[in-house]
Amino acid sequence: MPRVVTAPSSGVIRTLPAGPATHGPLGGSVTTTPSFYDQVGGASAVGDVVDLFYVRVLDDADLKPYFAGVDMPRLKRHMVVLLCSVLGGPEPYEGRDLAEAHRGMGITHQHYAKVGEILLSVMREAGVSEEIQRHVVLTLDKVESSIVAEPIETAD
Ligand code: HEM
Repeated sequence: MPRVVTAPSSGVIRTLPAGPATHGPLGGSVTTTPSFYDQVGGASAVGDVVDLFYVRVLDDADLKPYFAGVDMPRLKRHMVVLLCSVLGGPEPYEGRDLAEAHRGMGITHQHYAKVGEILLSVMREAGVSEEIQRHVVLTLDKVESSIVAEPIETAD
């Protein structure tokens, strides 16, 4: 499984794909598991997920105001590449880091959870496996503190 490393304060996501080895130690080919990115169908499948994701986000009366005046084609491009890299794809993310991109928006935990649930439901509908959904849930948990403007409650 790709390991996702987040720098807690900056919200920068770096994905270190576990990168299935294509050759055994002696050079012979071995059976490999495709990356999550390949399993979901690559960038074009991720693009379809992201398109539907933003349709649903903008359809939600609570979420829509956050996106007033936003350059949506640019946002979609950045989201596609980010999601691809989280899944172990080759495209390097070139958007702003997440903390910087969401600073000053006053995003609440509740709205964050709603956006995450929309992303997951679109992925489920697209037939994405439970293993990949779990990976996305873990990633969403890791980046939440960079995006939400209020302290996150921890169970301790
Ligand atoms: C769930 C996890 C989230 C991820 C992975 C994510 C990802 C992104 C990315 C990649 C960008 C583009 C950054 C850039 O401009 O380079 C962005 C921008 C933006 N996000 Fe998010 N986001 C998330 C949650 C949210 C939530 C919960 C809201 C509001 C409810 C939100 C509202 C926005 C807005 C309005 C922008 C545009 C900012 C601008 O262009 O000035 N995001 N997000």
